[in-house]
Amino acid sequence: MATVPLKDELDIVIPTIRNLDFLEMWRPFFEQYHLIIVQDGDPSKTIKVPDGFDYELYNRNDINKILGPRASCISFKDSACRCFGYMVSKKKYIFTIDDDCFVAKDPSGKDINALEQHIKNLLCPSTPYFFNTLYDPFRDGADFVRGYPFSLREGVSTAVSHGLWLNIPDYDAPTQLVKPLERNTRYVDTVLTIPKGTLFPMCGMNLAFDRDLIGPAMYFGLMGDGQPIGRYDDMWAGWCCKVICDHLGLGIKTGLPYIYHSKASNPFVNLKKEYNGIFWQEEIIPFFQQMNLSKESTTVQKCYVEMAKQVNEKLGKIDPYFVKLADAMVTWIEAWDELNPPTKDSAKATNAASK
Ligand SMILES: O=c1ccn([C@@H]2O[C@H](COP(=O)(O)OP(=O)(O)O[C@H]3O[C@@H](CO)[C@H](O)[C@H]3O)[C@@H](O)[C@H]2O)c(=O)[nH]1
Ligand SMILES: [Mn+2]
Repeated sequence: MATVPLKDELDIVIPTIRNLDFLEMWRPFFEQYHLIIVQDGDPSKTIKVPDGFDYELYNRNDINKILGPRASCISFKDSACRCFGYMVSKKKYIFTIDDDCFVAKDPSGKDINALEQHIKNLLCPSTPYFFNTLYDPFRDGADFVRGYPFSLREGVSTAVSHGLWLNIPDYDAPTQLVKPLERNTRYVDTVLTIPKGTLFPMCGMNLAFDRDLIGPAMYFGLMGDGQPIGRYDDMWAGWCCKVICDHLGLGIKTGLPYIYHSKASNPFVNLKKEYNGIFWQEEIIPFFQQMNLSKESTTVQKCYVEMAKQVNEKLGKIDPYFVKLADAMVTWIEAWDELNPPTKDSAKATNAASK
């Protein structure tokens, strides 16, 4: 029986408003793993899950029941709701995928096991402090090149593995509008560590991470129903995570694996959701680029709460939305800690880190 990597240490989180027939194509790769399905929208709708999958499903009623008043921090009618799945999981690793993402083929025509590649990425160190020009030095057939400091070759733990997409690329609405027929057919065979001090636009449709290392920072914000912004859920989480990973000495990788993204959402609907984000991000990005976290912030939770305070103080001036978002970030941490009380080991690790 082939070993299934991290079978009992990884959950697959899927946000959905549709039936999950897409799982049929992923069955050979996903069937051995536990799924956490976060049903968005109308909780009275029944979501059909193909037979043979081991899953738990949460709709809005479940979220309200489990979190009580703190459910206000979980978005409604936006894929941001998926972060509830990260919070209720009890596993060390998470892989999250959209329900319009299918198995892609590599240039040789072989089906890509995206989950296996994410696991490889997460179990291999990252190299954020010095760029290796031959790309991923831990890859078979590659290594650190001449001039790469030996003191840096051990690398750091990898917290996030960010995969890419063939066919429909993750473009913003304006780009989608001017290039409606553009399809990504380019398969770039590499995995890169995103250098320390550099932000990136994290897309949530093909993403894996280590919950123990960065889980509490994977909050996808206040988006969708009742909010002035949408489709910036994954971006926000990615900016928060990258600043915290840089502060705590963790790595984030992007590149392989590819999935096949099949559905282009409506660019006009997307433009309405994204409008404020496109405008505000010109101030949000410098805010994250200039952010300093104190040395007392030795855990993700402490970093995140310190970050929320700065969001309130510095971004609150842009729009009252950021005051609400800062409060929701703290609520998220409170809910996370309530559902994930520190174990003896993690408490020991935190004490060691704070010395
Ligand atoms: O209100 C909603 C809408 C969608 N979902 C689920 O979320 C994912 C993504 O939905 P969709 O594929 O329609 O969205 P895209 O425009 O392709 O991608 C955006 O979603 C984020 C990436 O995940 C990011 O903001 C954009 O890339 C599907 O599983 C839907 O079922 C939802 O839960 N609620
Ligand atoms: Mn999609």
